[in-house]
Amino acid sequence: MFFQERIGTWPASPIYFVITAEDISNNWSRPGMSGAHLDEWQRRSFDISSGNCTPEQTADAYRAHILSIQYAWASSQLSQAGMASLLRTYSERYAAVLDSDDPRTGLNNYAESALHLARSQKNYSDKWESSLTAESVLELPCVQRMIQAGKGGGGSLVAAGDVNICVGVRSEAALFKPIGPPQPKTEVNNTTSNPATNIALERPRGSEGISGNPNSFSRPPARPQSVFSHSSSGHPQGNAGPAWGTQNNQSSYFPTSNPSKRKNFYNPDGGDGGRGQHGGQAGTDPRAGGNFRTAREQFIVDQQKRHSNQPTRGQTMAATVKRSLGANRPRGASSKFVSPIPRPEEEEEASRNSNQEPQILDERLKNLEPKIIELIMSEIMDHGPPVTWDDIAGLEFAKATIKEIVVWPMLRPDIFTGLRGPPKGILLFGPPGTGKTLIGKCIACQSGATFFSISASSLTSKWVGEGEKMVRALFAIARCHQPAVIFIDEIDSLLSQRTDGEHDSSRRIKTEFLVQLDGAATAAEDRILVVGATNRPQEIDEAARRRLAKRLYIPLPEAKARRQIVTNLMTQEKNQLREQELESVVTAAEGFSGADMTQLCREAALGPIRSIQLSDIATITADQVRPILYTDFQEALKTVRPSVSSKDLELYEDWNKTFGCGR
Ligand SMILES: Nc1ncnc2c1ncn2[C@@H]1O[C@H](COP(=O)(O)OP(=O)(O)OP(=O)(O)O)[C@@H](O)[C@H]1O
Ligand SMILES: [Mg+2]
Repeated sequence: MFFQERIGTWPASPIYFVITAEDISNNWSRPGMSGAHLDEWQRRSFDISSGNCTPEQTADAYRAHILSIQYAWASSQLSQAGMASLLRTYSERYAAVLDSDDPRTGLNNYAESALHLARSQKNYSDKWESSLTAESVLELPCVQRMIQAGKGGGGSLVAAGDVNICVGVRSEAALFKPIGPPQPKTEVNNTTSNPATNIALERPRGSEGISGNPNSFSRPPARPQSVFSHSSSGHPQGNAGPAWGTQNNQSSYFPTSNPSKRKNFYNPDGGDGGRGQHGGQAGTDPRAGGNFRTAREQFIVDQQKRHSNQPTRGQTMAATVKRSLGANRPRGASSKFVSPIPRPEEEEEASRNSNQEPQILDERLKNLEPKIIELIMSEIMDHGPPVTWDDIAGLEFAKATIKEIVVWPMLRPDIFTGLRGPPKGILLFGPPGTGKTLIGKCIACQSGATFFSISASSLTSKWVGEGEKMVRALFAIARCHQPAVIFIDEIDSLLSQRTDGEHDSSRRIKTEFLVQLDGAATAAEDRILVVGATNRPQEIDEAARRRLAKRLYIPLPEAKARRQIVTNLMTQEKNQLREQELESVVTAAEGFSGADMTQLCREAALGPIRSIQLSDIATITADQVRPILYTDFQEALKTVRPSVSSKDLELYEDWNKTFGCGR
């Protein structure tokens, strides 16, 4: 009862009475809502309404009200609607007290204390006095010197060493204008006719630290030109701007916009590049002074060196760099923003360069994108370690056929014409590890042809249409580098049978490849040979199969070939393998592929190492290791197994009988 009576005396608020009628009876008087909370609420409300509170107390009371409302709602003691109404009411009242600048009722956003602090802050600036007056400045030794110099020569009043020296003064001529009586004023104005000239007051000449050296001036006060300061003829104006004493700094600002700099950049070892134009001051460029180069610059120089015997590539690279936007410009907090969007001049230059590229490269490649050419040239052309025909054990028929197709026509193209012309494609098929890739490497080394070793993945691309372009480019480049051999390892992944469900892009790559292989795009006299290798011949598309006219079976090595593999490998190691023992190893290794034989020898070669005591392993010398013995092979034969099953072999044999070209 007492509670309700007191509620009735609260500050007039219709909303509040709605709350008291419903929420208090329904929500606030639930078990758990303590009477202490209600009393507290009421006490604050009476305090507010009494009119005895200071604005701070009123604001605190309203803030406490708001918190209580939020708490009551959060603990489900108050409905959402009730909470919203109460919050609105008390927030408005709280805000009214906070915002009011009436000192009796409002807090003026607590500004009073801040203003009070500011008012009581001690400030001694009124006691500051400059020791420099118009008269005292004139008495300064450096000013006297200038006056004397001005009277004497009438030329420049400032020594070169004083240029750009500044101590806490802005480097502008206007600084000097109000100082000094009329006569010296004229001279001083003469002095400052060069806007780059800043004068140090009482600064010892040549002192280090603050831009004592004109060339070390970190940044001109204003940029005379934009980042691309091209003249109307399209050439950069270079140093046409005011003489800031920082001509080379300017060139370090614009490393890519200055052609002489570029020339220097692409010819780092010789030639004076921009020096001729810049009066030999290029040495002030930090990059020219030391041998420091950024990683990108080093990369370009390396590329240039690598392709120095290919002028076309070098020029292509230069063009590529010219096209890069801002990549070579200095970066830093103070460097000017460089837009990634090319300016009209840049676009013009880029298009000029891109127009030059096809002429530089080859007429036949003019329709191809330079980046694809670059990719094929640099990534696909392969020069591996030397492999000779003798390194390939056995496979006499395959080796003879390949020599007939690849090597001889290269030597005597005049004889191998017409019907004697070599086939355009060879397929090497057989079980894994029998030397197909090895033959490819041998062709690369022994044929004398330009060798392109590609994998299916290098011809596929995530970009639609890019794969076909790669295939076209590959054949076009091969045509330019005739005689050429294109070796495609695991060709089944590129030319597998075309199915209805397969992806459109891979189907298009296959089609393009078949078109190129067929010779529709190649002339009869073109000397391009495609050599494919696979251990899944049955998966190759029938159209591709026809085009790979010479299909050579690369079988498991026979006993003689296995023996040769072991002998070849053992000659490089210390061993005590007798003839008889070697024969037994070869017999025991029936069904092993060339790769299995290599694995067997590796395993046997580890035998002597395994026999070394663990304590000796750290100290033993290489020649103390015992030779490889027959027992090591016996042990190795226990762990190394043939990797080709007889069932798989039957498949290859069958395919060879059906499609192979062997006898
Ligand atoms: N006839 C061989 N003469 C000498 N070494 C061989 C011979 N065949 C295979 N080898 C050895 O086996 C290794 C693997 O051979 P290679 O990569 O040529 O097999 P592959 O036929 O291409 O197998 P895959 O079909 O699995 O690609 C070779 O590096 C070589 O050491
Ligand atoms: Mg292989």
